[in-house]
Amino acid sequence: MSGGDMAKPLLGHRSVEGDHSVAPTAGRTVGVLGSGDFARSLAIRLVCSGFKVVVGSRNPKRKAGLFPSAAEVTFQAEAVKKTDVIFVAVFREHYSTLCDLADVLAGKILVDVSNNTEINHHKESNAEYLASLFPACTVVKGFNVISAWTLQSGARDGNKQVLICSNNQEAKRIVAEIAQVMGFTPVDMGCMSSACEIENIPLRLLPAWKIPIFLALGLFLFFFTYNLVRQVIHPYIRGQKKFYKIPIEVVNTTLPCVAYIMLSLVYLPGVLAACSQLYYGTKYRRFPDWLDQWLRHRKQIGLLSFFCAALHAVYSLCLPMRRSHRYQLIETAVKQAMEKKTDVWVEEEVWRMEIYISVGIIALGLLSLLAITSLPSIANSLNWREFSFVQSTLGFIALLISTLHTLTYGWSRAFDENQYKFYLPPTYTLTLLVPCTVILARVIFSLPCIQQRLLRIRRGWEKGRYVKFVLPSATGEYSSGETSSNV
Ligand SMILES: Cc1cc2nc3c(=O)[nH]c(=O)nc-3n(C[C@H](O)[C@H](O)[C@H](O)COP(=O)(O)OP(=O)(O)OC[C@H]3O[C@@H](n4cnc5c(N)ncnc54)[C@H](O)[C@@H]3O)c2cc1C
Ligand SMILES: NC(=O)C1=CN([C@@H]2O[C@H](COP(=O)(O)OP(=O)(O)OC[C@H]3O[C@@H](n4cnc5c(N)ncnc54)[C@H](OP(=O)(O)O)[C@@H]3O)[C@@H](O)[C@H]2O)C=CC1
Ligand code: HEM
Ligand SMILES: [Cu+2]
Ligand SMILES: [Fe+3]
Repeated sequence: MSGGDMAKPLLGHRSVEGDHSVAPTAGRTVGVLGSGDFARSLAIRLVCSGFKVVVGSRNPKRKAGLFPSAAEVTFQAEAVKKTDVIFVAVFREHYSTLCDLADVLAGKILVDVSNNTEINHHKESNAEYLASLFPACTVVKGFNVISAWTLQSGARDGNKQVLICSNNQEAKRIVAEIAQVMGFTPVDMGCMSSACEIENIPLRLLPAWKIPIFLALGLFLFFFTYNLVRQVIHPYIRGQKKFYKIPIEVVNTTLPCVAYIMLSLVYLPGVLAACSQLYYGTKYRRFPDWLDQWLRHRKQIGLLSFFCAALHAVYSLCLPMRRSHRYQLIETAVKQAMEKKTDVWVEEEVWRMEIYISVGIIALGLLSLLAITSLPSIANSLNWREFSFVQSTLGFIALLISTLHTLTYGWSRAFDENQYKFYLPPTYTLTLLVPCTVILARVIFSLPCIQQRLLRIRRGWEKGRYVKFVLPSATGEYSSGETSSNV
């Protein structure tokens, strides 16, 4: 057995709970059908939490050695007779082989812990299927969101929630108590129809991140190919081999472009929403679905932007560290020595670099601040105004400063013909398009006349209603509700 270290927090937990709810649960006998990984971990955990455990197996003699000695391992029918609560740690495919037990199972609580291999694989959830096989039993769905590993290693780290649902309140309460004594946090998900949703949870992988990640990958692929053509393929056609540029230089022109465009895509939907509100003269009109989705994915888009920007900063720091860079330095030094040039200092170039690096660092600093405040524990310690100041105002300032960084990096080289390979403009001009549109729109929205109108709309004023109700009374009030009730 895995030892006393996991018993400690559980004992502590029990004493905090007090006697009334836990005492009758803790001494209870709990049954487990099946002797696989999950059954074994569950039995260990239950024993450690003070339960009596009986395991029902088709082959108890062979499996008994796998379980802690405190757990009784016996035949399925024997085990079921000794308890009222039975965890069914068997795959859905084998539920029907349990039908012989229907008589002994009648009237007892069955806990369905099963998972599927793909989302909505079957028409009905596993738990509902189990309930249909054993109509005389009460089925509770739960524990499927916990892995066998979590059960054994203790619920100290990671998510402690166990989602539970059932059509029977009393059965649900008993299973929730068992979960609590085991050190988990039971979450009531309502009646059996939630089982499907609960079964799908372990199959989902970062659902909110899917679209933002594809967006980032798509942008990365586009700019990577674009830069590859400009920095490697173009010289290759002219007979120069520049393939060494791929791992660092091409990546480090691609990453900042992705970071910068993603950052502007965080603030673009807010601008589009404001446009829509201005155009329709109301805030009560639903945004189209795509805009709604976009607004809800801003956090993920922003964090990915921060991720790319952080990588870009590290790549940038490593640029002078490379052997290729050293060779280039020596090469130019030798050339200049042969030409007997001593003064290589170009004041303009020096200033350009000092400025764009400094500005880049400030932008990354602001983005780090945004990323830190998006941690739930920190977000919860700020009030709405503070959070919105960091996210909306400081975030937009980060976009402005990033634009300054890109502009000073590009400098006058954007107008240099040599920078256009195959007529393709350098990426530092291309990436400016979306961000500058966003900035321009925000500047326009901050013009007093437009800002006033936007503010009024966001306080509930509506174009149509204003004309209908308020104009005749000529009070100048824009809150239509108030005005019409005063008349
Ligand atoms: C690194 C990083 C981390 C991020 N983390 C998070 C995060 O944790 N959580 C998160 O939500 N976003 C996060 N974001 C995304 C982004 O910062 C926020 O969505 C930000 O609030 C967007 O600002 P906005 O000004 O474009 O839009 P908004 O703040 O939505 O609104 C624009 C303006 O309109 C006003 N306004 C909007 N709607 C109304 C209304 N109905 N009534 C009255 N006034 C209104 C607002 O006050 C604001 O002045 C993150 C971004 C980055 C880069
Ligand atoms: N492993 C995990 O991390 C998690 C598993 N689960 C769920 O727990 C259940 C069990 O999973 P797991 O323990 O990993 O699976 P295993 O394959 O390790 O164990 C399944 C057990 O089912 C028993 N069984 C009963 N009838 C049959 C039958 N007709 N054919 C084959 N086996 C039968 C067997 O025990 P015996 O031979 O003694 O009768 C067997 O040991 C599944 O529904 C799974 O979705 C849920 C969350 C996490
Ligand atoms: C510590 C912070 C940063 C440092 C040190 C830094 C440094 C650099 C350097 C050295 C370059 C030139 C790359 C090259 O020679 O190919 C560059 C370019 C660039 N950086 Fe940064 N940067 C930082 C932060 C940022 C941030 C936060 C953004 C935007 C979100 C950003 C966006 C860009 C862009 C768009 C380019 C132009 C890439 C191109 O098209 O060539 N940078 N930066
Ligand atoms: Cu133990
Ligand atoms: Fe360089």
